[in-house]
Amino acid sequence: MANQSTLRPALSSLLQQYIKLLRSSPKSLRILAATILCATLGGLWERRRRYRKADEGRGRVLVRRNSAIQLKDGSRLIYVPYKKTTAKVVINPTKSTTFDAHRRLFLEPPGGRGFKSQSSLGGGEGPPVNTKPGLNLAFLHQFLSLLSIMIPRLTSKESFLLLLHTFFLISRTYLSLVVARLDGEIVRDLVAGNGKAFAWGIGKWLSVGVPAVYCNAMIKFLQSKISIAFRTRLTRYIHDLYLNDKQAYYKLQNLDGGLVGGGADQFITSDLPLFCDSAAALYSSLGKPFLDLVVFNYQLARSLGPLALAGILFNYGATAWMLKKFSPPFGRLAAAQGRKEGDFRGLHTRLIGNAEEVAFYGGAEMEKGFLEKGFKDLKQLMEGIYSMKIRYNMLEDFVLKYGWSALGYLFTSLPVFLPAWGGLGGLVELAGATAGTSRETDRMKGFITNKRLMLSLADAGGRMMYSFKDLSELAGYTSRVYTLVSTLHRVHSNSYSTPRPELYGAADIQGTLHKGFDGVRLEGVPIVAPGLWPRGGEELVDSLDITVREGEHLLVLGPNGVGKSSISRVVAGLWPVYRGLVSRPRQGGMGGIMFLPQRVYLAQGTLRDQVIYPHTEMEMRADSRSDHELRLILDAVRLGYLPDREGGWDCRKEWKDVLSGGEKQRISIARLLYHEPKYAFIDEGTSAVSQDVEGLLYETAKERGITLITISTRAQLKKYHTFQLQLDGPNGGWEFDRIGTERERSSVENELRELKEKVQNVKALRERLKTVEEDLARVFVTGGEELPGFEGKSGESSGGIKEGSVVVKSGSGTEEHTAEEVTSEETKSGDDEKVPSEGGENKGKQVDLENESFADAVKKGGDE
Ligand SMILES: Nc1ncnc2c1ncn2[C@@H]1O[C@H](COP(=O)(O)OP(=O)(O)OP(=O)(O)O)[C@@H](O)[C@H]1O
Repeated sequence: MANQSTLRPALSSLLQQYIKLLRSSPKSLRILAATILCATLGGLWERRRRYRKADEGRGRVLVRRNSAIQLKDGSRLIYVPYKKTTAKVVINPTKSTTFDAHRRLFLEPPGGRGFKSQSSLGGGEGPPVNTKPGLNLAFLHQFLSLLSIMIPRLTSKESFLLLLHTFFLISRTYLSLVVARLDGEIVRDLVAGNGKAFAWGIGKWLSVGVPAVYCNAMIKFLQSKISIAFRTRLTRYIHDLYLNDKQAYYKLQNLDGGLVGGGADQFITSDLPLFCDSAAALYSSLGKPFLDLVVFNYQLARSLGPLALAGILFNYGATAWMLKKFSPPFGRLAAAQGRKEGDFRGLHTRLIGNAEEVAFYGGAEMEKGFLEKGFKDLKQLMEGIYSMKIRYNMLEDFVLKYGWSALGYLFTSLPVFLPAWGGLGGLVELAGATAGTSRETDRMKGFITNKRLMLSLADAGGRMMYSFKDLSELAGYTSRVYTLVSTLHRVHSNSYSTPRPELYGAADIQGTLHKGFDGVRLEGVPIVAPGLWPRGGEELVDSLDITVREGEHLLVLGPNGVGKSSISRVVAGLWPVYRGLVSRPRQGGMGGIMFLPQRVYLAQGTLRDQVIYPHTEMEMRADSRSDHELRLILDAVRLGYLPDREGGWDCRKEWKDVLSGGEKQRISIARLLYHEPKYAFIDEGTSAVSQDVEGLLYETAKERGITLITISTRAQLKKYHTFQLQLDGPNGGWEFDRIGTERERSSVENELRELKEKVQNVKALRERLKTVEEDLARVFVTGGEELPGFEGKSGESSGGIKEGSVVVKSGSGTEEHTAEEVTSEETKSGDDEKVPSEGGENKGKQVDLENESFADAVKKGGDE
């Protein structure tokens, strides 16, 4: 609009000059000039049309592909669907200098009342996470800090919107004054029976209505615009802090304990909009009544005199004091409600994310229990808040509606009953008393005008008082959003301090992560599972020293939970390097380093997006990579059928549900082949892939020059690697060795020898079994009689003894057992792999040793 208005005079003067020139030229020249003008305008119009069409086409393609365009200054151009076409949006990244400048505001709040609790976090370096939300100094600081993000410059769009909003607010106050006066006039004319003036008054009333409703609509519209503008600024700022190479989105959950009550999602998607709505509403709910108060008070002071003004001001003071005194802590309650809402939402998100697993286990009842408990907590808190509000609302209503109205009648009656103290109204009364003309009608006009002013004033005052509550709630939302931003700043700049330094705490990071090394090297680096700040972490692997150079493929072996994946977390920079030095290549992707996590992540988007992740299609095209190349990669990982099966590269699905476990792992290897890094950590990357394909995947990756660092529990992967790192378990021990060395061969040979010995032992046991079976024929039952028909034959039933039974002599008498019973008893009483030693631990039970050997032998035989 502004551009149009400045261009218009220039354009019209140009057109006038042109017409003047045409008039003074010969006819042929005029025709020629007109033709040139038409051709130029036509050309321009056609160009614009073509550009728009091309832009629309580009927008549609980019929207379909979920992609964007990177501009030269680092900003991103994205297209969003708008009506039937697309709209362009340019997103400028927040500059690092802006973050630096804001760090002071968010990490070092000033001391003083309202900030006292943060001192426990270490000399003011931590954000005041424990400061109670409320109308205090902390709120002012937090709000102003956030305001510096929401309105970064005086010349920004938000300032313009606020200015426009102010204009409409002033206009509405002015119109309220006009309406009050008009009201008085209309009633006066009605009482005086002046029909013509009355009709004229109605006409004026209606014509004032048009701008008044426009003003009201614009005020609401601009309030929403301001809210969305604030939200846009804050959301982009938070996203820039949250998603960058500092991996705050990971560290926030795993290292930092600052976001109490809900994950960042709840803060960003729920608390942030509430804060922005509340902040935008506050401007009109505080700004407009404040303006009204000033203007109406001035008017009333003029017409009702100083006594009324003093009364009104005293009334405000008393009301404000009373409401503040009896108001519940709305700010704290709003923050607590936000937390509970976050918990409840988190439970639902968790269920959605793990629906298949829960369904397999049939865990609906259990999950329902969690959800119901979450909701019950929320419900209880909300019921508590509502019941707290009852008393406050009663008080508020009585004071603001009835108390203020009664006082209003008193004040407006001052010119009538105390004309000497009644300001202009009083003077009119005194003059009317002497003149004796139309006294009632003037009195009526004065009363109606003053009453309307008083009503507006009561309304304005009421809104000011109500906005105490809004202000308290805003304090709650402000505290939530401020906590999020300050926590992000803390993670971003790694500024931690603790009252007492914990070993391996966030404030005890002394190691270095050096990026720019051709290889992967850890020198004296303990692998520590970090505890949530301010606690310390737990050492998993003792000071590790390994180096992996190009072509030296490493296999990291060890039992579950020993800390294998944690090594990749430390190298990736997700977990801190508490001591020593970690060196790795600088960049991820081509020529750098890549990490394939244990659980394959499938992003939202097209099939192409899955293969090229974390690249976007924009980056893929910029690198001149084609869909044909992607097809070859899928062929290499034996997934060449996917594009046809799923409906092409641009097809979008919920990929985590569509692909099988093995297919997901192969997609992950496809990503590796697409990015072709020089070094790659593969964490159990082929556990679900069939063995023939597994070998092929390893060989393909190696052929492409990728040095593999594989994390696995399976020793059979050794054949694809040069070195191995064996992690030993609870003591944090480790052993780094070349695969296939003399030492390793001899250790394998030793193992082989041991196994052979065990097999030999089995043979001996068999023979023993035979002997025992023969001996069985000579076993005596109670009474010592030799059983008939038991001479050397095994497995034959005879007399009272069942087939395969053993007769055991014990202190309490002789018992009959089946072979299985004896075996299971043996298993219970000791290690069933052991060859029983004569007179061993079963002595106390006085079990016949021969029978014991038999049971063991039967078990061994069965195992064989
Ligand atoms: N984010 C985390 N915060 C704290 N401790 C963690 C975290 N992630 C894992 N741990 C702990 O670190 C230890 C090692 O985990 P890690 O994932 O490295 O095991 P792993 O050797 O790879 O086991 P697996 O073979 O089962 O994958 C485990 O005890 C685990 O509980």
